[in-house]
Amino acid sequence: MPDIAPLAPHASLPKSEAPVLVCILDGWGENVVKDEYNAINVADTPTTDALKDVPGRWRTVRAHGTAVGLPSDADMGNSEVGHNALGSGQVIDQGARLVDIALEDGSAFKLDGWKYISESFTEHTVHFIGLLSDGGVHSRIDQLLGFVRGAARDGAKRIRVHMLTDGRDVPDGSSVKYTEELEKDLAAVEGCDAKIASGGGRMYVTMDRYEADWSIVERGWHAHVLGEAPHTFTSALEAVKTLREGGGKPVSDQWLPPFVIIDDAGKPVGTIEDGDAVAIFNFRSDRVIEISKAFEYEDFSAFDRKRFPKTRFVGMMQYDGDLKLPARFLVPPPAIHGVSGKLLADAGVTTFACSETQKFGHVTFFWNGNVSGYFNEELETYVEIPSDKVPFNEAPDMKAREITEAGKEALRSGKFQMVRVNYANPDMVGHTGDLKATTRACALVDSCVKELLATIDSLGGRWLVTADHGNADDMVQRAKKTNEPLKNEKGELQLLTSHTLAPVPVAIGGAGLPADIKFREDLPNAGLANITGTYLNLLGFATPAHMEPSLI
Ligand SMILES: O=C(O)[C@H](O)COP(=O)(O)O
Ligand SMILES: [Mn+2]
Ligand SMILES: [Mn+2]
Repeated sequence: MPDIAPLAPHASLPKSEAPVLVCILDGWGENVVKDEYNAINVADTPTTDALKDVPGRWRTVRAHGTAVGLPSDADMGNSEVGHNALGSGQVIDQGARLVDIALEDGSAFKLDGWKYISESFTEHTVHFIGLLSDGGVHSRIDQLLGFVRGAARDGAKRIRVHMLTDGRDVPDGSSVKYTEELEKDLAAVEGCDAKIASGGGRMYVTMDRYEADWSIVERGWHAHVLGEAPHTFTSALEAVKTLREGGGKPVSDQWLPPFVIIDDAGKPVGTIEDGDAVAIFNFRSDRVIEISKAFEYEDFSAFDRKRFPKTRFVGMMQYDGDLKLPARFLVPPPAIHGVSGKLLADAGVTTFACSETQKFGHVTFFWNGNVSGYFNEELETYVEIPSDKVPFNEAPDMKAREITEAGKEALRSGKFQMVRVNYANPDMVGHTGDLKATTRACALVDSCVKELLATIDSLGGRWLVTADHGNADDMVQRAKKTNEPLKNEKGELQLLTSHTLAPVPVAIGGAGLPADIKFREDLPNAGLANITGTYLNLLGFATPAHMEPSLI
C-alpha cells in the first residue's frame, strides 16, 4: 500500500473560490485517422475543436494498455480501468493482468476460492458463466480455458459453460468463431464431460449493469439455472448461427436471445443444481454484480428466481469491495488506495458527481476505486439520471441534456467545490456501430460542453475536460498497415463496435485559472493517471506523492 498523506495546499496555485468542473466525455478519442468514419471528425464540434487552439492548455494522454494497468499495449482502454486511473491518479495492475499472473504462476489454484469450488468437483457439476471473447475488457476466453483445464486436472467430472456472445468489445459476428473454438477445446478436455449449456447476447442476457434493467439478468437466470429459454438447440454453434439470422431479420451478437442446449431426449444439458459450483469468469465487475447477487443472496427480490439452488458460488474477483460481493472469489481484485474522492472528502471538499444510469457507477464506483457509496455523505452528492432502455442508436441524445442541466444547477448552487460529470453518448452510441447516430451523439455532447464551460466561466471557476478511452473516433475496422476500411465479401463495410487504442484529449481553462498555468512539456508519455494531480491542482491542492505527476 502506498504511503498516503492528507492533501496539502498547492505551492503557487491558490484555492479556487468558484467551483472546479471535471467533465468526462466517455469514449471520445483523439484519433490520428480523421476521415469520414471518425464520428468526432464528421460531427460539428466547435467547442471541443476550439479547445485545441489554446496554446499549452490542450494535449492528449494515453488511455490504453500498460498506461492504465492492462497486460499489454495491444489492449484497448475501457471505462473501468479509465475511471480507476482518473479517480486514483495511479497505474494499478488491473483484473485482466492479475488473472494472467495467477494462472501463470499457478497461485489461482491454491487460493481459497478454488479450494471452495473444488469441493464440488467429483460429485457435482462446475459451471462457468461469462462473456465469451478475447476482448479483454470484461473477460478473456484463454483465461476461461485455463480454469476449465485446471478443474479437469483437479478432478472435475462435469463442466458446463454458459456463454454470453460479445460483438461489442470485438467485431460483430465473431461469436461464431469463439463458439467454434470453445466447443472444440471443451471436447478436447480429458477425463471430463465438458460442454456449453446455455447462452445469449451480452446486452440482452445476464450482463446488465447498475440495475438499468433487471429483466436482462432474469433471462440469464432462466437459461443458465432453470434451463428455460425460448430457443433450444443441440449445439451452441448451431444456436449462435441460427439466432444471428433471426429468421430473416439479422440479430447482432450483442443482442442474441437466450438459448439452452438440450440432449437428444430434449433435456437441458446443464441446469444448475444444489451442490454445484458456479464461477463467473468475467474479471470486470459492473456487468456481473447483479447476477452475483442473484446467486449469492438468500434474500433477493429483483425478480422471481423460481428456484434458488444452494451452490458454491465464486466470482473471478470480488466485484464490490464494499459489499464484499461475492464473498468468495478466484483471484484477489486490485487494491486501490488513496483515491482522490477519499482525500477530498477528508479535506472537507464538497463534491457533486452525475451521469446517467449506464455510466453512473463509472463516475462514482470506478472513480472511487471500486467502492460503492459515499466517503462522506455530508460532503458528497451523487445524482443518477435514469437511462433509456433502448439500443442507443435509436435515442442517441441519451440523457446528455439532463446531465448538463444537473451539472449547471450544481455549479450555480454554490454548494459544491468540485463537480464531475460523465457523458455516455460517444461510447454507448459508438458501441452500436451506427455512424450517423454516433455523429449526432458527438455533436450534441459538444454543445453540452459549451453550456457547462460557459456556466463555469460566468462563475469565475476552472475546468478540465477529458475522456476515458476512444470509441466514437473510429467506426470501421481497418487494414493494419494502410488503415483502409475493411469490407466483407459482399462489399459491405465492417463496422467497429469496440473501443479504440487512441489517446484521449485533455483540456484545462476557465475564467478563474491564472493565465500562466499551462501544461508542462516534459511528460510526453503521460496517461490518464496524470490527470488526477492536475484537477487536484485546479482545486488548489498539491499532487500527492503516491499519485502520478500533474500535467501542469
Ligand atoms: O461494458 C461495455 O459496455 C463495454 O464492454 C465496455 O464499455 P465501457 O468500458 O465504456 O463501459
Ligand atoms: Mn468508457
Ligand atoms: Mn464502452
